[in-house]
Amino acid sequence: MAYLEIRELQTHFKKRAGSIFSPHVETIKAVDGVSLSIEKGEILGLVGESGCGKSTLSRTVMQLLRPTAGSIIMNGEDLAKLPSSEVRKRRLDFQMIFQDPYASLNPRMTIFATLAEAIKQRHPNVGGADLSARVAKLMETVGLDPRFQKKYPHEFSGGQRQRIAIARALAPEPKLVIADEPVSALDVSIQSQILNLLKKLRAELGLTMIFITHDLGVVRYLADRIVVMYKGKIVEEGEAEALFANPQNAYTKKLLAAIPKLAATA
Ligand SMILES: Nc1ncnc2c1ncn2[C@@H]1O[C@H](COP(=O)(O)OP(=O)(O)OP(=O)(O)O)[C@@H](O)[C@H]1O
Repeated sequence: MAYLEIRELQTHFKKRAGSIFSPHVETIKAVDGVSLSIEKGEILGLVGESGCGKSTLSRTVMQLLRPTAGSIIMNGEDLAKLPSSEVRKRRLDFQMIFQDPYASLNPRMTIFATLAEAIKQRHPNVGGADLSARVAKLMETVGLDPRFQKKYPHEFSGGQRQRIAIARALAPEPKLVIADEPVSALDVSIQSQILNLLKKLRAELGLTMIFITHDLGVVRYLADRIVVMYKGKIVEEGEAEALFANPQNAYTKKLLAAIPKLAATA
């Protein structure tokens, strides 16, 4: 069985619609029957236009939203069937890296405090020299000098801040990391450094990741497999190179054609 297996997942929202004279409730099928699997150490690219359901799918996998139907199976256990009290505990297994590292870091906390807090979520009793050593190790893992641990987020560049956000995501030892447009707010020259860091983490730590992006160039560089979402459903799935070379679905073709630079090289 795959490391993580999602079967026929549905996450629907109810929304009030119509006028005050004829109100009715509309169902928004943000995720509408998605099945996919991820192997340990795999980077899965999730692409699709705004509103296709990428965030809803990731929030459901992360246990932040409860699915309307379907299964999320990890280690043989269906997370969708767990009682709410258990769901809270499992959230630690899923960590996110966001687009804007500055907004996602607490400006009043030093890097040490930020990382120590995240480590303690998993290991509440760790302190003293052990905690310091763990913080230093995490900083080294993401390419930051541990001597900077008493500094605050605003004292770092955008790329360095994203490294801190990545270290914080790794600190609770997650089983899966979901990266939502993690390089789109960075300068192009910095983007490749962060993408290379994510590749390195996958190679060294066996990190398993869902990488959400609008940028097909980025996903082609990083992902092993790509899933294309459209209106809540997966319309195409395949090995990254094969999908770029020979897209099958009309929507995927349109998506690739919308990027002239890539279409020319694909
Ligand atoms: N809490 C909610 N209540 C009602 N509708 C929602 C909610 N969250 C998302 N939706 C709707 O579900 C659909 C999918 O939204 P979602 O944010 O998952 O898409 P997305 O692909 O992540 O878009 P983007 O790339 O812009 O973040 C959209 O129609 C959106 O309006």
